[in-house]
Amino acid sequence: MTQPALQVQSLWKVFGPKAEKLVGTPDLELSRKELLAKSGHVIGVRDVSFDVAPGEVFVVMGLSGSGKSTLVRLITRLIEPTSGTVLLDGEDITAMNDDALRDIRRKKVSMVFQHFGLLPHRKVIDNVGFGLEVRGEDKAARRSRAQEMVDLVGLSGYETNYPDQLSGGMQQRVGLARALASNPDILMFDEPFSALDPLIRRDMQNEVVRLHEEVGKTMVFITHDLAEALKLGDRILIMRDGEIVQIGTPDQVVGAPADDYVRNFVSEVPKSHVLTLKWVCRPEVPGEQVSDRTLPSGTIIREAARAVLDAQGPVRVVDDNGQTVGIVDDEDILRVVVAEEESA
Ligand SMILES: Nc1ncnc2c1ncn2[C@@H]1O[C@H](COP(=O)(O)OP(=O)(O)OP(=O)(O)O)[C@@H](O)[C@H]1O
Repeated sequence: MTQPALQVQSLWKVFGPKAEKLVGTPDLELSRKELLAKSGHVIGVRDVSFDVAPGEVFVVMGLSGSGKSTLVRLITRLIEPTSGTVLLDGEDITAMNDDALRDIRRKKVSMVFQHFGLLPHRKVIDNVGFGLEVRGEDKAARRSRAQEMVDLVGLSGYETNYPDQLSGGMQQRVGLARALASNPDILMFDEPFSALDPLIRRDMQNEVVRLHEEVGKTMVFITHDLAEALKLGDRILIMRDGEIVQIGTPDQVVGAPADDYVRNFVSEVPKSHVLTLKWVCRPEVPGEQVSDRTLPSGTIIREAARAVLDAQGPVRVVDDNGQTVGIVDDEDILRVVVAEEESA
């Protein structure tokens, strides 16, 4: 088995005067209000564990105050965990001294924030190369790497502009280029597109999908927007009150929500855009006339609709090994699409 890019194990963050003493005590079971009144503590992250595979896009989603930002800051130790461990590529971040940690932040992890954090008096190219400069790389090498990144994010021609001469979307492209310049193992995004207009936001999401296809980096992406989570995530972690409510692929989260909180989130999602044939196929009835068409079980329902409707009879649904997992016919498809129209 390949080693996870990131392992988070039993991670806790308690804010307040005697946070360390609180872990393992019954006070952790108190409601947020009771705990605050009794001892002045707030639980930001509660016993969170998950692994992220190399090259995976892992989205953390939840409403405001659910603990997303705290979690992403704990992973890079921008804030100190109260307890638990974080392993990056097998290395224990939580046990590292400041020098080792600085090294990790310079070389292995890059962050992209909502507020781009660009240096206003530096040109685009120098913002992109900034991390390399801090790392002590010589001017020619960092210029050439920075130019490569500027080209990669579609900003060729803007190298000598200053950040305030660029639109919000373009500034965030500079942020992306800067994050990629140091060739990190993992990219962390903390609500990077929340301040952008919806259309620009969609462009930037497409940009992340494209960049991920090109550079294949492991990404941890924080958002409060379900559509963004479903679009970008290989898997989605849904948080509430600092806790994990569900971890799953987009189709698992939409097809089998863990509880009412998640059900509520996904109730507006057009199911045919997210669910795959695996979710609607059924066993073959003996003697049934099945067409000779087959479709992979991972095909999104909407993309399969035309083929199923055109086929003469039900279509066989097969897994990656070519084994039949069930069949679908017109009705199975229409049931999902019609339900969607009715709820719209
Ligand atoms: N420094 C702090 N001191 C006390 N409580 C804090 C601190 N930082 C965060 N919290 C609390 O921890 C909880 C989680 O906050 P966090 O900012 O991580 O949530 P979030 O999901 O990122 O929300 P948002 O999207 O609004 O940033 C909240 O209840 C918050 O009030």
